[in-house]
Amino acid sequence: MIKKNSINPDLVEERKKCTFNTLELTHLLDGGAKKTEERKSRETFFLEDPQLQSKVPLEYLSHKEKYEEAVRKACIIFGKVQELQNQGRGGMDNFREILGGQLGSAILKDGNPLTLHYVMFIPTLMGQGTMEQQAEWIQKAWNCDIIGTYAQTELGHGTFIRGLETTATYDPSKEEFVLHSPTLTSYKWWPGGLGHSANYAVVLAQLYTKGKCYGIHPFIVQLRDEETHQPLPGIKIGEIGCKLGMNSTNNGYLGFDQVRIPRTNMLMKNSQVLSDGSYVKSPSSKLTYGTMIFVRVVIVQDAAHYLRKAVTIATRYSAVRHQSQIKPDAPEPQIIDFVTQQYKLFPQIATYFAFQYSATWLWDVYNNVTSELEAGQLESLPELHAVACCLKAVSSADAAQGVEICRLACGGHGYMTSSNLPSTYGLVTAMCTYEGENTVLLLQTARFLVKVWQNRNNLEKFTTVKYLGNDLNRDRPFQRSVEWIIYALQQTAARKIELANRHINERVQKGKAYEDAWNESSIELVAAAEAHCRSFIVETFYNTINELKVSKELKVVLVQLLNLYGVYTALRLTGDLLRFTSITGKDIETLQAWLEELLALIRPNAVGLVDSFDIRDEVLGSTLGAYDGNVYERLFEEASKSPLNAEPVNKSFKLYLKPFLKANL
Ligand SMILES: CCCCCCCCCCCCCCCCCCCCCC(=O)SCCNC(=O)CCNC(=O)[C@H](O)C(C)(C)COP(=O)(O)OP(=O)(O)OC[C@H]1O[C@@H](n2cnc3c(N)ncnc32)[C@H](O)[C@@H]1OP(=O)(O)O
Ligand SMILES: Cc1cc2nc3c(=O)[nH]c(=O)nc-3n(C[C@H](O)[C@H](O)[C@H](O)COP(=O)(O)OP(=O)(O)OC[C@H]3O[C@@H](n4cnc5c(N)ncnc54)[C@H](O)[C@@H]3O)c2cc1C
Repeated sequence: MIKKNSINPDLVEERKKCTFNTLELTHLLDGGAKKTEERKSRETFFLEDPQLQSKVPLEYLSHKEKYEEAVRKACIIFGKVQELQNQGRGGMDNFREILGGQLGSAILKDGNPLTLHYVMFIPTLMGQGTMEQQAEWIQKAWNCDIIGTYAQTELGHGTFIRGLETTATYDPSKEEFVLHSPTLTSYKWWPGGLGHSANYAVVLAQLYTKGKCYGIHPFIVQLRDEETHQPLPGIKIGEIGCKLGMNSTNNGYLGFDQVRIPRTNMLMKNSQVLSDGSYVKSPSSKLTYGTMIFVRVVIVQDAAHYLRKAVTIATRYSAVRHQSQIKPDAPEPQIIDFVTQQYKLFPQIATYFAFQYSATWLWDVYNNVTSELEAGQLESLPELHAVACCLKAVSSADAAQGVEICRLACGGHGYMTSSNLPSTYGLVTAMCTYEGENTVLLLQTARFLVKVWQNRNNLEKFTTVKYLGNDLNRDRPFQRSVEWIIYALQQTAARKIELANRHINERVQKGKAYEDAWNESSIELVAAAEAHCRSFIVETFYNTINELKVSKELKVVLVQLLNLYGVYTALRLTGDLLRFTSITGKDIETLQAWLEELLALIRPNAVGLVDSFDIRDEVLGSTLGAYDGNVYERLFEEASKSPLNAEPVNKSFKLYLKPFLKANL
């Protein structure tokens, strides 16, 4: 039914309007023409493999069938990743794409049961294992002789990991640890792939040796027989059931009944238990939390990718869809011509760029700090932790909100699963909770900020908080510029940190314990961390654009996006700006007018911008967002796949409707 090679005429016109070379932007975002070529060849390699096609849309499968189909595909894709490695076409990009919101979410629309093996199990072996342990386990894991997961969260505790209840008690007579789940709430609950996919796990448990508890430590535990996959004795394991989204990820539960593992299965790079049971302390107890930092770092990139997918769908759809009238008797406009629609879409495009640049910055810093940690230098860890926490929180929250805005921007059709916006939302909103619930993470950033604030004469060693050394009373008169917005956001963040700190101190002076004073001030603390993060994101966007060497035409558009992101952020914080800077109501009108000008400037390039993301139709997986814009044909074609349409009369008519109709006669 879909007219092959016919492009919707509105999209043809939109593409003619574009003022810059979309290919130049594609290359820039991929990291160069060669990287674009590699990506495209990777996409062809995976997406054109007939084994990876699904006969029936995922939504029509049962829970069990969804899982089975996901395992089938996961095995094929990781087999193909290994093939790429063997051909010398390996590397991080393969994993990024296949596990994240691009290629991966095209093949496995509702999550991958083997993700945790790559994203947390192997990284934990690498980050927490000794050289000998790495030699023993990594190859096995890498070759998929074993499949692992990361089992930390329990029924009773996810956030407060010091409160985990699973115990690992050392028995020197046998040189073994005994793993045990003493309560119902100590059952592991949530780990991806744990239900029926993994046969091993890194288990986080309270370490007891010589009668003393030393806090949580990581242990490699075999869960299932390597041959039969039957759960091993003492292992109680299963899947936790249906969720808002991610229904193919096989999240599981796990309980231990006095399960024994060798002493050498404790990951001992940082702390150790010697054979006689003596405990050797880690240089920092927080090194056990290293894998979580890694995942928070990669989530920022992933949030950006999901957002750009959603905004590609909504922008193309908005160019194709006609509705209502702006002037009487005029033809129905493309809905993208409604300024309120532009206000929904274009800030999301700009937000994608903002997150992309922060994600790149964070990834580089993460790698540098990891090398320093390897060399025993721990100095930069607190700042990395603080910035990773707030970027993970803000990017996931804004991406989830942005995807929902895109869904609403598509009206009724956005509510169809075939738009792919509902399931994209399901995947992104999960990010707000996993790997550290967002409020909790913002409070971690706030903890760092308050400490820095209290010692702000000593800021040389930091990168992200230098602005806290500025005079709080400095005033920079309003200007319509991103430089002013950065100043205003930093001023806001600094004043919020100062206020939260002051209110904690006042509460302490009134006799409260510091921790209670902290809790009572925590609304302000979260707001301070968020403001700090937003100023960082705008500044990083600004610094990146200033350094880019691109054509004049492209630069103009990127600067418009930077300005839009800046002014959009500022206007969302109008109350704060009025409170903490000398901005006036008149200046806010100026910002509002600037926002509206920017929307108009970006309008002709909107479709060109999302085209530059160069997301294949299979990756968008959407009736509304395909390159050719044949929206209505696709909606019909997808409706025809509903199993209910396979027969003209459903049996429920005879069974229920007919007797019911008769009964009502
Ligand atoms: C193979 C090749 C590679 C391939 C790679 C491919 C990559 C490409 C992939 C691309 C696609 C991506 C796909 C993603 C899919 C992901 C699916 C993921 C599924 C989700 C998994 C999960 O969901 S898994 C569970 C996560 N579960 C949490 O996330 C718990 C949060 N809860 C806490 O994290 C702690 O509970 C909490 C609150 C800090 C308090 O911890 P606590 O009570 O011990 O600490 P306190 O608050 O007392 O703080 C005491 C002091 O520790 C400091 N500190 C705290 N943490 C620190 C830290 N991490 N590092 C340093 N320092 C730290 C703090 O700043 C204080 O410092 P100070 O004293 O100096 O102020
Ligand atoms: C899709 C998904 C996949 C997951 N995968 C894994 C996995 O593979 N492995 C794994 O180990 N775990 C996994 N998890 C678990 C996840 O890491 C936890 O759910 C998460 O860390 C939040 O913990 P919680 O559920 O205990 O929430 P809670 O901490 O109970 O949060 C509930 C509320 O309490 C608030 N709260 C809690 N503590 C504080 C505090 N100190 N200050 C202020 N407010 C607070 C929170 O802000 C939140 O509003 C997964 C979760 C999901 C949703």
